Amino acid sequence: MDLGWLLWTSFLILVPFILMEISSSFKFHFKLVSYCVLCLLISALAAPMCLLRNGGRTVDNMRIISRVVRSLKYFFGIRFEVKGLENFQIDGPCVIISNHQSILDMMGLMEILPDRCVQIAKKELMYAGSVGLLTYLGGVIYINRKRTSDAKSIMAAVAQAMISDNLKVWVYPEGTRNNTGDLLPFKKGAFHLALQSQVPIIPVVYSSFTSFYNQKKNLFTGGTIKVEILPKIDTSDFTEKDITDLTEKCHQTMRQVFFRLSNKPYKDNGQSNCAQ
Ligand SMILES: CCCCCC/C=C\CCCCCCCCCC(=O)SCCNC(=O)CCNC(=O)[C@H](O)C(C)(C)COP(=O)(O)OP(=O)(O)OC[C@H]1O[C@@H](n2cnc3c(N)ncnc32)[C@H](O)[C@@H]1OP(=O)(O)O
Ligand SMILES: CCCCCCCC/C=C\CCCCCCCC(=O)OC[C@@H](O)COP(=O)(O)O
Repeated sequence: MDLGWLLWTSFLILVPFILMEISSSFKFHFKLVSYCVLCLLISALAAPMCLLRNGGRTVDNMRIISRVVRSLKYFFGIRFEVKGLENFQIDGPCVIISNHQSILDMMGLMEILPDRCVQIAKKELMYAGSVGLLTYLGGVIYINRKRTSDAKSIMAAVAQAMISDNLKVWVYPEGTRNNTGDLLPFKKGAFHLALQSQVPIIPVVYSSFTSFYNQKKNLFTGGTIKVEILPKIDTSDFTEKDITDLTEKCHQTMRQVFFRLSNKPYKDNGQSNCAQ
């Protein structure tokens, strides 16, 4: 058989697949860009509302921010099934830890955000245009992940502010976005924070997004996210020397819930769950 003819035939057979791939990649990126544009737009809308209502940077702005951000889910066909909201009903400050899969997490965060709660974020977020401005107005605490000593001293100041200003602090202990269908090992900042300020930890788990959002497969459709707010973990029995045990305990508890909510069989990963 003529080689040229064979190559042409193979090419023609592949054309529909190539077009499908380009179109699914286009659709995925179009939706992702739309999400970012909407974030920028609603942030530009919410920032003046915060300034008019509360005058400047304060955690009180989080009420306005969460109300506005909650509208985003309707644009993307995302539904939330929330369990355990009563576990947020505690007097006083606490550290809230949750898994972090993607930038879509902002919707899940705002869906259940309790009163007087600020988040720890990478400092680069400050420069994300109107989104950055809104995070600033909401009282988000920025850390420089490239300088451990700076991050630690900011966390020490946060430990004091939590008590003096009666704040809840939301930390993503994986320290980065992770959409692998499992949890990454936890960094220890959140646990030092809870011990230094002698407050309980409340774990929050979101089910895996992989069935409706997957960057590698260009998948971004609507879907349901299950959220569970777990009972508080009392830290009064732990001291700084038990930090690894506390981190492991929280990771194990959350990983079990993560697999259950994501309808996946739980397997022990047989490794340390603290980031080294
Ligand atoms: C959708 C619309 C949007 C619209 C806009 C919305 C607007 C507003 C809404 C606001 C919402 C904003 C939410 C933003 C979310 C953003 C999420 C993120 O940015 S995630 C990334 C940043 N977060 C984190 O990194 C938190 C988790 N990381 C940690 O806890 C880390 O430990 C650290 C950052 C504190 C330090 O990290 P690193 O430099 O990598 O160092 P480590 O390896 O973790 O630790 C080294 C050793 O130091 C010990 N350690 C850590 N912390 C402390 C401490 N506070 N005190 C004392 N010692 C500490 C640690 O134990 C290690 O020692 P070892 O001996 O090895 O145990
Ligand atoms: C004038 C400057 C214009 C800048 C334009 C910036 C465009 C960005 C616009 C919208 C983005 C919406 C992002 C919503 C907030 C997402 C917070 C977030 O999820 O941060 C990721 C961080 O947790 C971990 O980062 P890495 O996974 O380690 O990386």
